[in-house]
Amino acid sequence: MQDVTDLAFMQMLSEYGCPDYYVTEYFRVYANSNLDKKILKSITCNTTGRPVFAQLIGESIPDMLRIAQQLTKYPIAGIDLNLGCPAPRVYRKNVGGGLLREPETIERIFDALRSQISGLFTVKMRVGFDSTDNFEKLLYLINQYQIDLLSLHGRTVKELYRGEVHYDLIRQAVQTVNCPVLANGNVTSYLKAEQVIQETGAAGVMIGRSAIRNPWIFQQIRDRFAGNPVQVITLADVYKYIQHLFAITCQDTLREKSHVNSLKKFLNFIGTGIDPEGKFLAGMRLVQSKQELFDLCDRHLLTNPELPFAIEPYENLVARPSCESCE
Ligand SMILES: Cc1cc2nc3c(=O)[nH]c(=O)nc-3n(C[C@H](O)[C@H](O)[C@H](O)COP(=O)(O)O)c2cc1C
Repeated sequence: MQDVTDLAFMQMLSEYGCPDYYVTEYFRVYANSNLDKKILKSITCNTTGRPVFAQLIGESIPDMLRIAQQLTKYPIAGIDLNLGCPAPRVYRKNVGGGLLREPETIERIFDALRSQISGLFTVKMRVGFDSTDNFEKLLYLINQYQIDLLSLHGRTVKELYRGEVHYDLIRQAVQTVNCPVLANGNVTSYLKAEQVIQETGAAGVMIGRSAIRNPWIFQQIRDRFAGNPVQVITLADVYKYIQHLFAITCQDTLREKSHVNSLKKFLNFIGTGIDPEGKFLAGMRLVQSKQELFDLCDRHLLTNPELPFAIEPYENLVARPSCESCE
């Protein structure tokens, strides 16, 4: 996830129970683009013990080939192509989710990349741009160009991050394509993961926002599927998690107020599981200093520290849309 899954976040997650695979933030690919050094670090310094796929976003075939070639020198699990980003400033450039309007362009990109990438070539996509008219054609291309793994967010680009996820279309993809499919969209808990796997028949799930809210989710899913007891997360655990986030985002060059503000992109999601009235969320948006932030955390998380953290986010609470603007 852009501005979230950097090296520090990936390494922190691994302390709570890693996902099986990571995907980097996307490398923007265009004429003369270089590999972003910060994103590259999440590959070269990855000590999580889990493989990491390098994600690309772009449309220029020569540049995608050039960047894919450069990336093969690094320890990547494979190259992942982003066909899902719904941010208007991105899709207007005809990259990410914007490409779902043009299956012919996608076909040319698949053709070029597939013949050049000797390792795994995977795709992250949505079910369409503003309709699902191209969906079957897209699935056909996934098969024709022997894509190795499909991560499918069951919404169109225009549906952004809200509303129902079309799990029926994820099921259709599972039944149609020859590669494993990861179901994506609103996999909010280990119980939801179980339900989505049952409903779609997917090989696994991809988790975005709920990994920020609940970094224990991957271990909880693993335990649930193994028939082991699932750890109950308490408000005291969440307090320690916020302290952890504070520590990993600390930089000498960052003023305290900016540091606290930078944490809000995480707190926006964490807050949807703290209290049903959204008081933590509302308070969090106002804090300006470390003292104010941890006073707020003390009030909401340490008054009854043994209370369980909600398994699911509260339905009436939403993170700020600005925190969901990139894919
Ligand atoms: C802040 C943020 C950044 C994201 N960045 C990316 C990205 O760089 N690449 C990508 O494939 N998806 C990205 N996504 C989308 C997620 O991977 C996922 O498809 C989407 O959030 C739906 O899954 P969820 O309900 O588990 O969050 C991003 C999502 C968020 C909220």
